[in-house]
Amino acid sequence: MHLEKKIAGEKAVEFIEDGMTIGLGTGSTVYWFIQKLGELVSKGLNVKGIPTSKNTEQLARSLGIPIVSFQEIDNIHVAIDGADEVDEKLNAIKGGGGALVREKIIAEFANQFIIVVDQSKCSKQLGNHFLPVEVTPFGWQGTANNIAAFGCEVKLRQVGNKTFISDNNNYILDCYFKKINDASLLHQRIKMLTGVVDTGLFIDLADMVIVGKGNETEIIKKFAND
Ligand SMILES: O=C(CO)[C@H](O)[C@H](O)COP(=O)(O)O
Repeated sequence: MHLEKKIAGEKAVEFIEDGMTIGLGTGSTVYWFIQKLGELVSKGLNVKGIPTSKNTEQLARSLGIPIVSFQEIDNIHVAIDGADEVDEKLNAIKGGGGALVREKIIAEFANQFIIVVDQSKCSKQLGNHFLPVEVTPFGWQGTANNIAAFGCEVKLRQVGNKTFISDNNNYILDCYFKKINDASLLHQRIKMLTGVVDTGLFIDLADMVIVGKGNETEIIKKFAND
């Protein structure tokens, strides 16, 4: 699994060109992309990165990748990020690392969104992985009850014995559904609840998924299965 993450992440640099502004995802798969990008930058590649989390910003800066903020750009050419689960239509569950809101803002703004995963993340239908939902700390118990009514068990994310706080100073509710029949409808229903900032369902956003399989990668493009 570790090797598959590495080869999937590293493969993504093939889609980078000089002059690009790049959305930098969060997690242990995209980590390998960022490492490789850092190597290319040290050899003279001229790109800028816009990070999806404070952790990623720190990593990218340590590798010498120039960092920009939204105020400084009017375009993101490509965003590269990991995922917790991806289905055959390239819909995804994200937020295992708690960065789903910034990740989605960057994925939606980017001209192209590429997901990098190892093959254990691929499934026919979403629902194997719990669904992270970012919520306001105020009234989170009420929001959790309202989400549970959609048929899941809800757990407030903890790190050790402390509540996990997102980069936006919010909480994450991890929602365990037995299966997700209509991911788009579920996303819309949860997102309608006051107190919900966003869900980890990334519907119709990815243009391409790079899957690490053994020693190789498989590239799946949007609409290839239609
Ligand atoms: O959505 C994410 C962070 O919020 C990650 O991309 C996702 O959890 C996958 O992480 P990893 O590549 O470490 O398995």
